[in-house]
Amino acid sequence: MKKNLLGKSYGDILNMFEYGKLTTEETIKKLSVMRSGKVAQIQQTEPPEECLDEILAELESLIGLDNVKGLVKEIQAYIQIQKKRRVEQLAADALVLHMIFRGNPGTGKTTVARLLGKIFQKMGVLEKGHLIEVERADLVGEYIGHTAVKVRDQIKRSIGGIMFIDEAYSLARGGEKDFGKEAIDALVKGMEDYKDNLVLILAGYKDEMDIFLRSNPGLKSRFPIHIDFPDYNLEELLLIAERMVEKRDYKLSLSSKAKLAKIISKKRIEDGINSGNARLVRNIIERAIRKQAVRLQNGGNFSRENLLLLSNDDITEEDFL
Ligand SMILES: Nc1ncnc2c1ncn2[C@@H]1O[C@H](COP(=O)(O)OP(=O)(O)OP(=O)(O)O)[C@@H](O)[C@H]1O
Repeated sequence: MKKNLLGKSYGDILNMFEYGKLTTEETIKKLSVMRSGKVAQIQQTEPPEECLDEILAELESLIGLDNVKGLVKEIQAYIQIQKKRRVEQLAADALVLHMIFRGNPGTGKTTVARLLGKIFQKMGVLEKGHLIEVERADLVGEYIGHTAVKVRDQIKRSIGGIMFIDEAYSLARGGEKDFGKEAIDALVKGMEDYKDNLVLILAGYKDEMDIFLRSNPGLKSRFPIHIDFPDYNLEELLLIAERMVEKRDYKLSLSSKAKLAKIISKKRIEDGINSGNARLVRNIIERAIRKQAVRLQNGGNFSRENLLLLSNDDITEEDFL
């Protein structure tokens, strides 16, 4: 596939036109630049561009998260119908897609935000679809005037994509005298100024997010989409582990699966909501892959089966308990 220097394909440009992101003149200009030969072939080092179906398949392959999958279908249908309404010259509203994500660590919030960015770009809702992850320190300054500059910089980086604020309630941490309040006001202004090409996602623990939004009622009404990310149960975490190893071309032996289940169960009892959910699983699997590498190097048997298998010994308990 050919794409221009900004990484857009013909399809992307047409989508942006249909969704009202580009005027007729801008669209014709962009298309003619691409056709005139000022087109960059994808460089060898660049990963091939994913198509919308591939990204949607990646979303579908995530365990659980039926609410997110349903929401994406809804937005996709809405956009398509708005396009058809435009053709018939019927009123077509722009979408407001700012979101609140509530859930414990490791429940997939960042993963979903990254996929949504790519999906919205492919649907022509966002120009670039990248994800900028920010936290309090990136937004709140230390002296008068500093906060406005910081927020403006982060908004600038995020335009065309998604700004994802983890632990968003920490912005309200210092109370009235803190610059956090100024950061919230500047963010609200940015949301308005760039509402057609920027999605803001506020994420964090459910209870803290609820308190934060209750104390900022003006803020809540600007986020029409609320998604809860529940903790995964043991069965789901084991499925996630299987997907993770398959994706990396490894497999778990029966006894290593049993050991993994035991570690996860223990950790959940001990650490509760902070046990790490899918992140705990990823840490254990990544550690197991490194342990397997050392085991194979010491043993010297590099058969295909050995390269594939993560054994009971590779799944280590001590690092995670
Ligand atoms: N439903 C799922 N299916 C498969 N893998 C998942 C799923 N949810 C999360 N993961 C994997 O678990 C890891 C942690 O997920 P992620 O970073 O998205 O969680 P998070 O909610 O953003 O956590 P935090 O709040 O700590 O940043 C990632 O490697 C992700 O790919």
